[in-house]
Amino acid sequence: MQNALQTAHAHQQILEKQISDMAALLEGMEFNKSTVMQGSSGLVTQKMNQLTNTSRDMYSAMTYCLSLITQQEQVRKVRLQQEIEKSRVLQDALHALATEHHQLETSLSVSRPHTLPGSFCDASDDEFYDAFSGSGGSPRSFVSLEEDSSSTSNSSQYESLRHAHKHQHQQQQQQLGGAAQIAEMSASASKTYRNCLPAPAFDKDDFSVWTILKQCIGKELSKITMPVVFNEPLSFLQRLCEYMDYSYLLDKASASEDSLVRLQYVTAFAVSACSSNEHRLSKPFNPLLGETYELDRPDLGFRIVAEQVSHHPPVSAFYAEGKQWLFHGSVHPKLKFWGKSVEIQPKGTITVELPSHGEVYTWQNVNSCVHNIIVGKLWIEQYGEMEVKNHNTAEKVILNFRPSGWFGKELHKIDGYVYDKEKNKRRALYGRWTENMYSVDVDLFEDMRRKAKEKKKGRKEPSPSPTKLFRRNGSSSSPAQDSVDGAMGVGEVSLFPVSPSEDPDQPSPDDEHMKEMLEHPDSDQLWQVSPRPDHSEQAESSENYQLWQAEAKSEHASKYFHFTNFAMTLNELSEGMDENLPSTDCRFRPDIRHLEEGDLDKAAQEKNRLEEKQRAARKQRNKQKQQWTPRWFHQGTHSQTGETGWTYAGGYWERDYQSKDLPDIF
Ligand SMILES: CC(C)CCC[C@@H](C)[C@H]1CC[C@H]2[C@@H]3CC=C4C[C@@H](O)CC[C@]4(C)[C@H]3CC[C@]12C
Repeated sequence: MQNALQTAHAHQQILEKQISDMAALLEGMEFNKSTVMQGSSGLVTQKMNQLTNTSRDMYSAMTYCLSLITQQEQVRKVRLQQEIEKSRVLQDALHALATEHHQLETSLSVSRPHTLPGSFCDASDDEFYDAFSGSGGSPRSFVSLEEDSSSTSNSSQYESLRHAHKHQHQQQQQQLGGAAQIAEMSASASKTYRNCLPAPAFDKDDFSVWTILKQCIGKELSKITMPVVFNEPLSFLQRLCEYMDYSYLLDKASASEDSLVRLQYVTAFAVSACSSNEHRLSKPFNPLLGETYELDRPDLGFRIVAEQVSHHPPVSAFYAEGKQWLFHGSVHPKLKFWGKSVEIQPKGTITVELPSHGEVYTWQNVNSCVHNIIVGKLWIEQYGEMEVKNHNTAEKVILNFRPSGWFGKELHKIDGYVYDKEKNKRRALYGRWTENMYSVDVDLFEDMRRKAKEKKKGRKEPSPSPTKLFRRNGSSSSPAQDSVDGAMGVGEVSLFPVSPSEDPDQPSPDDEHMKEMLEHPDSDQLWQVSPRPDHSEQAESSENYQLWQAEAKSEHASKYFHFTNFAMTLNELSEGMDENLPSTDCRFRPDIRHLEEGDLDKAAQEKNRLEEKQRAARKQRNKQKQQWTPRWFHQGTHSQTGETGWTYAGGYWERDYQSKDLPDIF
């Protein structure tokens, strides 16, 4: 290549020389025009010939260069292909390893006697976490211990934090100026709540999640220490309270006289609780043991209290009261790293009670998966079956959260049926967990389904469609996401088989069909989407109606961790609020506050300090053989559902913190 270029260069020099000779010759001719010498035209022709030859040489030298370049290009392509293939193989191997790891772990926890919890804790685990409430077993029975009372020194710490915060807040308000400030605040009935955070989120594109996550394959949520740049400025307790965003659905449920309508609204509530997860790809802070969170929203008609009742395994319990309903439960989020993706299992039962109807409903949240941990853009998927049960009437909803599918066609889709106690289908439910949910007449729904299926079949002939292949392989990757959300490994194999009730030959009605039905003169009335006005009788009619519609996130949400408007308000510490809150409230967590204010270094520093402090407290407890007791929840069995779990012990809102001897955790 070098040689070929040198030759080309030499030719070019000769060419230049010949051209200048030629020019000189021509000039001479011009000068001596009058005395044109015989034979000079012959000289010109000779020079011209020379020129042509040289340029021909030059051309062939360049052609040779080009062919060399093309050859190299080819070699590079092959190499790239090989590299891609290698990386694919590596990723698959990693995935296989993760699977094996998981199987090993499960077999170990099965064979391990339950009386020996904590015996399977690796060194790092022991060093960093509450290791003595091992994953598969009951906690060791240590004698109960009252927490050490260095609270005085610490209260000054909160004090300074509160002051610092107040000061900052005032500064910000001054900076914002009157008009801007009004624009930044959203009004509610009695009080205004902020609608953005003090500082926008950091760009974490420079950090590869994978560099951190590779150390975490097979580990649990509480065992993962990630740099704060991967965190969102909320504690997991606050994140759970986001369930309340559409609490009006429970008001609607309790207001209805028809148990099937009530069931549908409870289901809509369960689905609405998932909606804020879209695009939320940062990790909430692990709550410290004993951390609490409360949210009192008289304007929305509810109040909720949450407490971190166990640190390892991490369990957060919550209890909310509306005017006509109760909503409580506990969540033990389990994260599993599978190489290319993270699987999230939010274990725990969620309960809604409607005392005026004497009814109790329960369900379990579906799993989520964060894709593209190694390469490409992260995206989150929720999939699986959700069963919402009315324990009194035996009516239930089985709702399917569809995996996005090969073409992303089923992205975010949910569908299912409302069954009466004889297991007859009474209504069909349809929508997207990110957007809305409709209640539809069963026949109409099935008709649409049939049409969608026929259409799919029509398209499929003669060769089987990739959709079909995807189902057979059980892949959860969606190349359609590729164009939407960035690069995605094609041929990714999912760990999560398509849920049993999901029949690949029963596609959910597609959007085209929905539109088609809407536009059809006979059916538009049926498909009229009508947001239900408060407690109208419409629900009892056989019309199709919208049960729930998600509130659009604000345009600047992407700058603020993709928070919903509701989420923006959760960590707000407004004037006067601190006097009422217990010292364990996560609004006082300095690390979260610093992250919210955009100070990564301080956030990281404080996060470390808090974790150290928690470790030291745990060691102290172990040494003194004392056991942790949550302040506001205790283990119990629900009288109607028979579920054992964390029950609210009561008394939180009396705010008698003294008698509870609150732990010093921050
Ligand atoms: C940086 C990366 C890869 C890790 C990010 C993990 C994030 C996306 C994970 C960590 C913990 C997860 C949460 C754990 C538990 C629940 C409760 C459930 O009812 C809804 C989903 C929800 C709220 C999960 C959403 C996704 C979540 C926030």
